[in-house]
Amino acid sequence: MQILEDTFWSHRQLQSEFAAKRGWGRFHQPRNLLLALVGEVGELAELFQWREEVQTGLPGWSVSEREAVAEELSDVLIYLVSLSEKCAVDLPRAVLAKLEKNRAKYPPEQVYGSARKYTEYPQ
Ligand SMILES: Nc1ccn([C@H]2C[C@H](O)[C@@H](COP(=O)(O)OP(=O)(O)OP(=O)(O)O)O2)c(=O)n1
Repeated sequence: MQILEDTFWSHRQLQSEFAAKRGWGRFHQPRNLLLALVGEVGELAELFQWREEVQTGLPGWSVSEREAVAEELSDVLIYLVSLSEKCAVDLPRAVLAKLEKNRAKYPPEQVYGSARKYTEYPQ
């Protein structure tokens, strides 16, 4: 999927430039990036905590709340992309391979309408 790869590599390039221009390369090590990623997931979770059930599309959320969700999702993605680079993982390729694996693990005719884990289906 060329578009996925192109988007990914452009994003990775922008993030590398951002860090290099600030002399932050030495901080962007796998462990730090993982901790930063988890921190941003926490900030995203904070936006959803103590609410009633949240429906698809976030009906009833204010503009600023929606902007906050977009920002935190972006932070998560930014750190995820950097982390994949520092772990020498080709993320677009890995994602496509994982999607293929998921398709094989969860055949539609077997699992349609059920959210059970693949280990719970009879072989
Ligand atoms: N050493 C750093 C610091 C920041 N960033 C980038 C990646 C994130 O997209 C964003 C994170 O910035 P902050 O640490 O200021 O966190 P927030 O943007 O979440 O701000 P706040 O904590 O005020 O919500 O900046 C980075 O790449 N490397």
